[in-house]
Amino acid sequence: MAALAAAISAAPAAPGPAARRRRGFAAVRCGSSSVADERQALFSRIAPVYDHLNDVLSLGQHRTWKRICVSWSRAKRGDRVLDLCCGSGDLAFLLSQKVGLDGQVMAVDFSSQQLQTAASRQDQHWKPCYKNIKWIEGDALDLPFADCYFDAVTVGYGLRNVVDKPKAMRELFRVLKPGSRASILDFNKSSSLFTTSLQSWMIDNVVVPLASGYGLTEEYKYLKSSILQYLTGKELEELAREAGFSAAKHYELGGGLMGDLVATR
Ligand SMILES: C/C(=C\Cc1cc(O)c2ccccc2c1O)CCC[C@H](C)CCC[C@H](C)CCCC(C)C
Ligand SMILES: C[S@@+](CC[C@H](N)C(=O)[O-])C[C@H]1O[C@@H](n2cnc3c(N)ncnc32)[C@H](O)[C@@H]1O
Repeated sequence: MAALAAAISAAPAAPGPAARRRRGFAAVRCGSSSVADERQALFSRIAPVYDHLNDVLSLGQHRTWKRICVSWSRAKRGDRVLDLCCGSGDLAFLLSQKVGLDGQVMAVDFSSQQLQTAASRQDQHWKPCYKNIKWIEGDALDLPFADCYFDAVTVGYGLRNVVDKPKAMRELFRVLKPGSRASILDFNKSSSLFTTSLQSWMIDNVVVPLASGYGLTEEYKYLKSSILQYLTGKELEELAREAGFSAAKHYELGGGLMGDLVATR
């Protein structure tokens, strides 16, 4: 399965509306995974309200967790880095400021609508360093990059959503330089009954009812089921080691509601 990633030119300058309309993410997703197609469609449907709901539902805390994820990737000035499952670009923008104009950020997602949102946000909140971002429509399970290509990789709330987690972890390992880190932020599938109950209660009684107001009941109900089917911190550490990482440690964040796996190649 060869996902054809259409690298689109990063915005060398802040393009106007006409340039945005011309910009297309003319990629072709290969593979016949209906589950992956459903996921892609889900994230495309929520793209218009995704950032807003994240801010409201987490009281803005998700931005703190994302800053931690980027910090723990050890991305630094001049690095070439990957933000996988970039969505609307939160981590890509943080990485862009970390690596600066001497560095490069490849931001990959298979939802063109999420990438359109990211490109629009880039234009609306333009910073000179954002010239270093390239938005790429592609599949986490078949990355269009050479082996040992990146100095750091971040995945923000993405691994839980890919249909083949071992394959995605092997791809992360393949494209990282030896000694470099992957920092993988997501919900924590906690062993604590209290934390699991709190997480479920919040989603059932706050998240889904509020999302329903936007006609996205089923999309946000998926959030809960995906967490229940996710891997625990220990299982994520094992998944990373099985993919070849020399070290892997999962750290709980937000009182155990979230977690970040730091894996070193
Ligand atoms: C940024 C966050 C979630 C991103 C996200 C990930 C997914 O897999 C989704 C799947 C389907 C629909 C939406 C998403 C999605 O938004 C985390 C923060 C946003 C959450 C939606 C809020 C979750 C609330 C927490 C359970 C409790 C927050 C406690 C406190 C207010 C800090
Ligand atoms: C919850 S969003 C996370 C977006 C962003 N990283 C953030 O932290 O807000 C998950 C993203 O993963 C993308 N995604 C899921 N499976 C993917 C895959 N196999 N290849 C590329 N992107 C994928 C979805 O399109 C979606 O934009």
